[in-house]
Amino acid sequence: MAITLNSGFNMPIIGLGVWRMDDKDIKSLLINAINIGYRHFDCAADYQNEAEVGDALADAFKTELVKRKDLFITTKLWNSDHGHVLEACKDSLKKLQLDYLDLYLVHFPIATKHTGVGTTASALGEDGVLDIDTTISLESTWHAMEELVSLGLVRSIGISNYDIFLTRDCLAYAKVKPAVNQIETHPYFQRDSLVKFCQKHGICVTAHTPLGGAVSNTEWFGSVSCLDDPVLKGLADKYKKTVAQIVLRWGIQRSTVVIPKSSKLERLAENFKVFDFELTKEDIDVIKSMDRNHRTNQPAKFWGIDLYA
Ligand SMILES: NC(=O)C1=CN([C@@H]2O[C@H](COP(=O)(O)OP(=O)(O)OC[C@H]3O[C@@H](n4cnc5c(N)ncnc54)[C@H](OP(=O)(O)O)[C@@H]3O)[C@@H](O)[C@H]2O)C=CC1
Repeated sequence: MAITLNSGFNMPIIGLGVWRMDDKDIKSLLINAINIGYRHFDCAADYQNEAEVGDALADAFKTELVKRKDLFITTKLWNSDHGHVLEACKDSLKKLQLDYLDLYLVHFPIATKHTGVGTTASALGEDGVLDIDTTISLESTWHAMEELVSLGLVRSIGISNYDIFLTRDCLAYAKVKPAVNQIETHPYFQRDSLVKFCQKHGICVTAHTPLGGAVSNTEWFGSVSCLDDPVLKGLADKYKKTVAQIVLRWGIQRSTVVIPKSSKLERLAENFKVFDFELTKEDIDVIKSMDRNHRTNQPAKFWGIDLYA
């Protein structure tokens, strides 16, 4: 199943996020994922594993497991690269061993002075606060992203972690509208206004952290996992599905694209088996009532700024 983006290209409604996959496991995880049916992979320069993903993809093409045209590959422009978008995109393409990207996203609506792709911590200045580059506007970054489409390096461009106000601004200055806004959203952090605002303006919402992060973020940002929620467990029993499947199906039924990450083979398969059942309107309402404004992924807080003020 796929969603047609405002660029005219189709994006598979489920993808595999590759953040925090062990480098040594990436090839086997991606090959297994392709065998299961995944055709959409969500990467980022900041995940520092584009080269490993590129090796896995090269292998899949060489062995004719899949053709390039049948995959949808996303990667993201890091905060320190807003001033050199073309070089950053070319660098990602080189590492991924691709000649075009299906989707290139501005990872965060923030430009930092710190050079080089790195972990969030490496973007902090000596005072422990994010080293923001105030000479770069999000508008100039966006126009550089648009240029990538003209050059044929990228099919669709989008934004990530933009709130309603930043998205509205982007729509005002965009010559090429963002095709996607990739944001954190899951049952504990539903962001209905933002999701509806994007969808109303033809921007597809991709749900990052669609399982609520589970345990993946605890050491960085703390986490309460919706996968342990008793009400969701009850729904899982009712549908004879797992909680993860209920949560992903809910994401799909609200027309968001979901990109769960798993480094476990059995979970890759489990997370993909969400097309053989449908949640009733009543059960969707039950999940709707679970929203608790709980953001799992809080890099901006970690960086010492309030990105979402
Ligand atoms: N644009 C942005 O700023 C961001 C984008 N992302 C993207 O979103 C993707 C997913 O986000 P992520 O933070 O990993 O959060 P997820 O919501 O995908 O949760 C991943 C965690 O859930 C566990 N898990 C996966 N499947 C199951 C299952 N069926 N049952 C129980 N536990 C499960 C994983 O463990 P295990 O691996 O052991 O299975 C892992 O700990 C990232 O890989 C990245 O591509 C994420 C954060 C920010």
